[in-house]
Amino acid sequence: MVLNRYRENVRGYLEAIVRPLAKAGLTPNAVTLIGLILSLLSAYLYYLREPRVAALVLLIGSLIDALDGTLARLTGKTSKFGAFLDSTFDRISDGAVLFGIALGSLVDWRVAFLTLIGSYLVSYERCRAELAGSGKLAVGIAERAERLIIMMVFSFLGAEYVKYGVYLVGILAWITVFQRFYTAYQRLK
Ligand SMILES: CC(C)CCC[C@@H](C)CCC[C@@H](C)CCC[C@@H](C)CCOC[C@@H](COP(=O)(O)OP(=O)(O)OC[C@H]1O[C@@H](n2ccc(N)nc2=O)[C@H](O)[C@@H]1O)OCC[C@H](C)CCC[C@H](C)CCC[C@H](C)CCCC(C)C
Ligand SMILES: O=P([O-])([O-])O[C@@H]1[C@@H](O)[C@H](O)[C@@H](O)[C@H](O)[C@@H]1O
Ligand SMILES: [Mg+2]
Ligand SMILES: [Mg+2]
Repeated sequence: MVLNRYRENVRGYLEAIVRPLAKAGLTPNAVTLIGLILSLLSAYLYYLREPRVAALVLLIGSLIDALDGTLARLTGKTSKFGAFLDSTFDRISDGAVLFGIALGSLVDWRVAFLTLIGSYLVSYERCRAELAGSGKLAVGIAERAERLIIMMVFSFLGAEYVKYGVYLVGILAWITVFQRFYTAYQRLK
């Protein structure tokens, strides 16, 4: 909710990055795929217990996640399939990163599992409520941008801090689950 508000502030920078990509003929879906590959690489680096490099790669992957939509809008190539692809790859990325963190024993796998359920529920609630006619349900304390930035900040602190990032993301994600549930109830009842 908080970071989403800054989308407009960074739009100019993102468009500047995207223009050469558009000239090179890169399609939005190709950019989405590159973002996913970087997220998978980040997950692998977490598995190797290299959280700082993993966070850097995840940051670049997340920036690319902002570039695909920017490219699509700038070139008039937005598509329903592109939106579906973007959201689906986000879920693969979220799952892979937590899987890598758990496999690398950076956090207890049960905590990673609960955090993953919370994160997925947050996204699912938005998708399902919007389908039911709630209007945009981009509400809550920990949307994806917040969850990613928390993970990156704790990862940059070092391997022994990653678990605290996962705890925090898990707690905030579950708070967001209840916030979205309540908002959906108010709008759809
Ligand atoms: C000076 C320059 C050299 C550098 C300038 C850098 C700046 C530009 C920095 C900006 C970075 C920031 C944007 C990226 C990092 C944020 C990240 C951590 C969070 C991830 O956010 C996701 C991102 C994108 O979300 P979506 O995928 O939902 O959105 P879009 O892709 O735009 O649109 C989807 C939409 O597009 C269509 N579409 C898409 C794909 C496709 N194939 N076809 C399509 O048609 C379709 O219609 C889809 O529905 O969110 C971006 C916005 C974000 C919320 C803004 C955050 C601002 C914040 C202040 C940034 C701080 C970042 C900071 C660098 C982090 C430092 C952390 C460190 C300390 C660890
Ligand atoms: O809902 P949430 O987990 O904060 O985050 C999500 C957005 O950040 C993302 O860009 C979109 O593609 C997802 O489908 C989802 O809605
Ligand atoms: Mg995107
Ligand atoms: Mg995305």
